[in-house]
Amino acid sequence: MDCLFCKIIDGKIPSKKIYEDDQVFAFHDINPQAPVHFLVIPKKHIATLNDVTEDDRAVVGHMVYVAQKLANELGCETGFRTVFNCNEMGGQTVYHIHLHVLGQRQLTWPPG
Ligand SMILES: CCNS(=O)(=O)OC[C@H]1O[C@@H](n2cnc3c(N)ncnc32)[C@H](O)[C@@H]1O
Repeated sequence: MDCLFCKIIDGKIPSKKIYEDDQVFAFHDINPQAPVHFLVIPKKHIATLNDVTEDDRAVVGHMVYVAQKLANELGCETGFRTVFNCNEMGGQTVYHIHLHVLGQRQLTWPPG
């Protein structure tokens, strides 16, 4: 599979891993947009949020749960943002779904 994030999961490309279990993998973003900025990805290759099926509901829920746990462990107890970007207009550039978690700076609304 010629997927950057699948290669990260397989260790073919290095990453700053934060957490891994049988379903998900979490690592620091290479271009952080906040003092804390990491990604939670499923081990299953799912290209975009539009490709999530009924069968994927549990792993997507697990991604959100793990994101929350890690955000609080990494010092974002006062608040953090979670973002899925979907497709071109959503700003997605890596086509393996991932939940962004950003924290430790005051985030504003609306996002850009
Ligand atoms: C523009 C948002 N596009 S995105 O929503 O698709 O997010 C992709 C994210 O992956 C990150 N990224 C790309 N390559 C790596 C890598 N090798 N290790 C860690 N993070 C990476 C980018 O910095 C970006 O925040």
